Amino acid sequence: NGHGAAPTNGQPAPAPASAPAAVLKRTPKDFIFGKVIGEGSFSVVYLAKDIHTNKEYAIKVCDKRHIIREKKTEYIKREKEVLNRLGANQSPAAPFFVKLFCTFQDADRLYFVLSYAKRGELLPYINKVGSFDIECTRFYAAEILVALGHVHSLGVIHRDLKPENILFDENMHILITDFGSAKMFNENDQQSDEEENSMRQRRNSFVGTAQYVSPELLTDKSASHSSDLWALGCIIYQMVAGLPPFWARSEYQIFQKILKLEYEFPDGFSPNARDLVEKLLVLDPKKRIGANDPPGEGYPSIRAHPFFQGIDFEKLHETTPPPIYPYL
Ligand SMILES: C[C@@H](Nc1nc2c(c3cc(-c4cn[nH]c4)ccc13)C(=O)N=C/C2=C\CC1CC1)C(C)(C)C
Repeated sequence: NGHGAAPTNGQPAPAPASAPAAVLKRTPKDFIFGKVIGEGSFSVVYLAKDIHTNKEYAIKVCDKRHIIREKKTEYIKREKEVLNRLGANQSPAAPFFVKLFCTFQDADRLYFVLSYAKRGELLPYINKVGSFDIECTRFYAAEILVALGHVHSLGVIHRDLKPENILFDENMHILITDFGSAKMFNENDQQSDEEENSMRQRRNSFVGTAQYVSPELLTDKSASHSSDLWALGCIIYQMVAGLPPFWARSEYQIFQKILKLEYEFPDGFSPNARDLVEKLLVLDPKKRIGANDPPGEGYPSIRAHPFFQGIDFEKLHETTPPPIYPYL
């Protein structure tokens, strides 16, 4: 009736045509939950299907009591804030991240509805083919570099980049994920001390794989964007050689090798790739290639390296990725 008078049938008045359709908060009942696709430190990530659209999503489910008991509320809020920042502006790098579509909760749990990386992790592809040819290595190193440039321009460091959290979408473009260990700069709210300490303990008793951790993170100096450049160096090495540069039977021995920069290149390692890896795997974070590039420009000095000759960094997402040899 448009004049605000309450309609007689007790139903709420229909919104006037001009009002945007109200976005209804979802509930778990809107999804069919499938297999577990991953376990974070305080969460389980499920494959799920939206019953209205039949679209597949990854849904990260966190138990509220567990988070509160472990004093991880700030940690969960930070990851959500990072995911929101990444999904916000439509920069050419924005597609290279898992998107956060919506969140909702019920009495016991928090739910994060995220992109589903249909083709899974980078790691199994490297293991299956043994090592990538130089064209594949160049293409995926370039996508990771563009993604890192975007993350760092938002004042965020990933801090735990590794082939397990570099995923592929259905077109084999990368989707970087797991910003649980990320650090945000211009964080005005200082997280509580026990929170910071528990993060520090967690970080120090490094969980997960140690192979990609930067030397400065081990000597517990403050990590910087350059720590992600160190991880990029390790990942490029691994795509070419098939194994990470620093490997030993125990985490402690891996840490020792990292701190002594004890690694070598197998025969046949492409010279251009070797030169770039040597310029990234530098103990002093300030001396790594790209470390002093002005923020927000996507690391021009790394883009200019001969290894990336022929790559058009602005068009990567429109480019068809080179085939990774099918699993024979
Ligand atoms: C590293 C991460 N692993 C994963 N996180 C996500 C996946 C994902 C998918 C596969 C996969 C797909 N097909 N086959 C395997 C394997 C691992 C995945 C996904 O599709 N969408 C969002 C994700 C994460 C969202 C982010 C807020 C946590 C951990 C272990 C932390 C869950």
